Amino acid sequence: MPENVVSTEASSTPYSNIRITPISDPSHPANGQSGLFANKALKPGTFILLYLGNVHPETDVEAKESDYDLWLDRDAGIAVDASRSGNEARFVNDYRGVKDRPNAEFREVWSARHQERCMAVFVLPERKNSRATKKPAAGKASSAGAAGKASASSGAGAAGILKGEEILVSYGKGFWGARIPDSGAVEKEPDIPMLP
Ligand SMILES: C[S@@+](CC[C@H](N)C(=O)[O-])C[C@H]1O[C@@H](n2cnc3c(N)ncnc32)[C@H](O)[C@@H]1O
Repeated sequence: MPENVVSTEASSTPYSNIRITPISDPSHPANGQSGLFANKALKPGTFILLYLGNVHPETDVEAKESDYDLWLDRDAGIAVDASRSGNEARFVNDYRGVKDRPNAEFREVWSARHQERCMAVFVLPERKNSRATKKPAAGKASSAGAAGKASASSGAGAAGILKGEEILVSYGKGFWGARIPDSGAVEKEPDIPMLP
């Protein structure tokens, strides 16, 4: 049993903490598509939402073409595909070309609502978020203080996700490696759950 249990209340829908938003910013690599944005400040390490879809064996031919397919249990060869049915989480974008780093991550959980193992999206914990642990540059104490105050008043703290900010994960090297084979950057990424 995974250590994270998501209660029925926490996974009640529609999720009020996020919203699906069409992207109309030419500089955004997913311009013309949609993304997932925070409706309120989200604290580091907190649960955002479940990633729901069609649970299938990795041999499923249809899912091989999907851009919404996530490992559920890699050892057992089980994945969850949200291309045909899913929830808001299917709109979470990858951070590349949008921000320097992700602010959220996929984690395995036990869903009390569904009584089964699920994948979920969490705010990146502080220890994994270099934005939170970075020391302010010398002589910048006052601006660092101002920034700290601004995020404290929004409730997210130094890391976390601010109200209105896009929720961005890393799809991992498998996903992008299969789509952009010559991309050297993706090879440095740890192996993460989106299927290639
Ligand atoms: C799981 S979907 C994400 C939701 C998608 N934007 C939508 O509106 O349906 C994955 C697809 O989103 C797009 N996408 C997500 N993050 C991206 C990024 N950083 N750069 C380019 N395309 C991205 C790609 O088309 C990718 O195949």
